[in-house]
Amino acid sequence: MVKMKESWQSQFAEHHALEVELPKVETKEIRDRGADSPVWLHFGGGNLYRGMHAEIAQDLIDENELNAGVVVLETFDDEVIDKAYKNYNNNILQVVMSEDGTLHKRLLASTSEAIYANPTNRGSWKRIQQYFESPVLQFATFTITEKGYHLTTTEGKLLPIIEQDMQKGPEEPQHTMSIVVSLLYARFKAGQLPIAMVTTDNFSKNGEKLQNSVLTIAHAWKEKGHVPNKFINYLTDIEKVTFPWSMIDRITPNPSESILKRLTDLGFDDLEIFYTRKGTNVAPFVNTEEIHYLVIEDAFPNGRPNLAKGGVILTDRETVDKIDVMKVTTCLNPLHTALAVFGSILRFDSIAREMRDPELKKLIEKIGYTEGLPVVADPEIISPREFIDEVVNTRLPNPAIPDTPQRIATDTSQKLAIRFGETINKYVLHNDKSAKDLTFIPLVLAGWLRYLLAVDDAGKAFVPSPDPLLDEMQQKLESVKLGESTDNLEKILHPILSNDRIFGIDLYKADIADKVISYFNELIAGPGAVRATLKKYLA
Ligand SMILES: NC(=O)c1ccc[n+]([C@@H]2O[C@H](COP(=O)([O-])OP(=O)(O)OC[C@H]3O[C@@H](n4cnc5c(N)ncnc54)[C@H](O)[C@@H]3O)[C@@H](O)[C@H]2O)c1
Ligand SMILES: O=P(O)(O)OC[C@@H](O)[C@@H](O)[C@H](O)[C@H](O)CO
Repeated sequence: MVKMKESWQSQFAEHHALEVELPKVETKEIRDRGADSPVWLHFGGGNLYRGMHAEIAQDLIDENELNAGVVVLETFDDEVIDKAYKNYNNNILQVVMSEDGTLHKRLLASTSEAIYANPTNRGSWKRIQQYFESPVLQFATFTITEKGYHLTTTEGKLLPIIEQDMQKGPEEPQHTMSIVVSLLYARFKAGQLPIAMVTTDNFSKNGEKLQNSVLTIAHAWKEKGHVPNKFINYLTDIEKVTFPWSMIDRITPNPSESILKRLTDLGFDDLEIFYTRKGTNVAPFVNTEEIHYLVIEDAFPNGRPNLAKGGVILTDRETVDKIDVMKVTTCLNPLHTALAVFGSILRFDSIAREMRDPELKKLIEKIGYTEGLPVVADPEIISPREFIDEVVNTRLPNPAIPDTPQRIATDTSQKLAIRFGETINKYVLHNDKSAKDLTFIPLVLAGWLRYLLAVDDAGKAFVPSPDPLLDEMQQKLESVKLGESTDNLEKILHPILSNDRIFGIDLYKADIADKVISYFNELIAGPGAVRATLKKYLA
C-alpha cells in the first residue's frame, strides 16, 4: 500500500512493490533550496505542468543538472494549490499510458513549493517578490491556457479587471498578466536582473503574445506614472528580459476515473480526483502519454540548466515557430478541436473511440492532410507528414489515453483563430489558392455553431464545456432551434462570422461565411442532421 500523503523516502519497499520509479537522488535539500531561492518558477500548476515540466525538472535533478526544485505559482485557481500540492507534499505521481495498456508510474519530487500568487495572499506575496528579486532565478515557464494572456474582450475592449489593474499600478495586480508585470517590476528594482519568461501554452508565436501583454500593461503603468520609462527599457532589452517562443506537445487528459481505479486497485491508498469550483480537474496523479516534444527558443539571458538533458530541444526562433505552426495550426490541434466539437454533439466520451468512427476519422484526415499540410512550412527538424501520421495513426487512436472531446472543447472560442484561422489566412493570401477551396475547415466552424446550441444529434440537451464566450454566443444564437428553419440565419450569424478575434479573420472577407452558413443550415435541419451531413461530405 502506498500513501501519497506520506514521504516517499519512508516507503521505498511499498513503491518498489508497486513498480514506481523513484527519484535517483535524495531530494530534500534540493527542494528546500528551491523553496528558498528557486532557479525555475512555473505559472499555472495544472495537469500539463504536473505531467511534463515536473518530469523535465526531475530528469535534471536526477542528472545533477538542477540543484533547486521548481516553485509553482498559481494565479487563478487557489484550490489547485491546497488540493493537489499541499495535501500531497508537492509530490506528483506521473502515470504514462502506453498503447498496450501498461501504466508506467514515476514519482516526481521536483516541485519545492506551490503558492497562490496574488497580493491578497499577503505573506506569500512578499516571498514571491523575493524570488523575483533573486539573481539565482533564471527563468519562469507558463501553462495558464490561451485565455490567460488576453487583456481584451472579443470587441477589443480592455477587460474590466485589466482596466482596474492599469489604474491601480503594480501594488495590487489581479489579472495574471498584471501579476507577472508587477513581479518583473520587483526584479527591475532589485538591479535590473536578467530573466527568461517562457510561455509553453498552445498557440503560435506564444512568446510574442506574452511579451505584448506584458508591455501593454507596463506602458499603461508608465503613462499613469506608476513605473519609470527605464522599466520599459528593461523589458525590451534582450540582454535582460526575453520571451522565448516554444512548442509543447503531450496529450495530457484530465485525471481519469478509470486510471484512479486502476491505481487504487494496485494499492495506492489515498488518491482522489478534485473538481475545483473554477473548473480545474486535478489529482495527486497525472495521466499522460509517452510521446512528447518541448521545443524552446534558446534565449535565456540569466543562463539555464542543461534542459536538453530533460529532453528539451533548444533552437532558434524561426525553427520553433515552424514547428509550433505545424503542430498547433495543422497536424494536431485543429484535428483535436474537430473531434471535440463533433464528438460532443454525437455524445462520444472518448477520443480514441471517435477515431474508430469512419466519418470522424476521415474528417480529421481531410482537415490535416488535404487542407492543412499543403500550406504549412516544413520545420525540417521534424517532418510534418511523419508528425501527422503519428498523431492520426498512433496517438489519437491509443485506447489507453482517457482523453475526451469535452476536455478539448473547453474554451473553443479562444482556439479557433489559432487552430483554423491561420490556415484560412494562408489560403486567402496564396497566389494559387483561395479559401473557397476549403470544405472541411468551414464544416468544423459550422459544427462549432451547432455545438453552441447545446443539443446533441438526437435532439437532447447537453452541457457544453466551459468557455468564456459561451453565454455571449448562446445569446446571439438563441433564436436558432434544431429542426426549425429560419429565414434570417445570415442576419443572426453575421456578427459572429465577421468577428476576426474569434476566427483570426473576418470570414466574410475570406469569402467562406456563406459556406459556413450553408453547412450550419444543414446541421440544424433536425435530429440526425449532424450525422447525415458528415456522411454527405465524407462518405
Ligand atoms: N493538457 C494538454 O494536453 C496540453 C498539451 C500541450 C499544451 N497544453 C497547454 O497547457 C494549457 C494548460 O493545460 P493543462 O492540461 O494544464 O490544463 P488544466 O485544466 O489542468 O490546468 C489549467 C491551468 O491554467 C490555469 N488557468 C486557467 N485559466 C486561467 C486564467 N484565465 N488565467 C490564469 N491561469 C489560468 C489553471 O489555474 C491551471 O493552473 C493548455 O491550455 C494549453 O495551452 C496542454
Ligand atoms: O490544452 P488546450 O485546451 O489548449 O487544448 C486541448 C488539446 O487540444 C491540447 O491540450 C492537446 O492535448 C495538446 O496540445 C497536445 O499537445
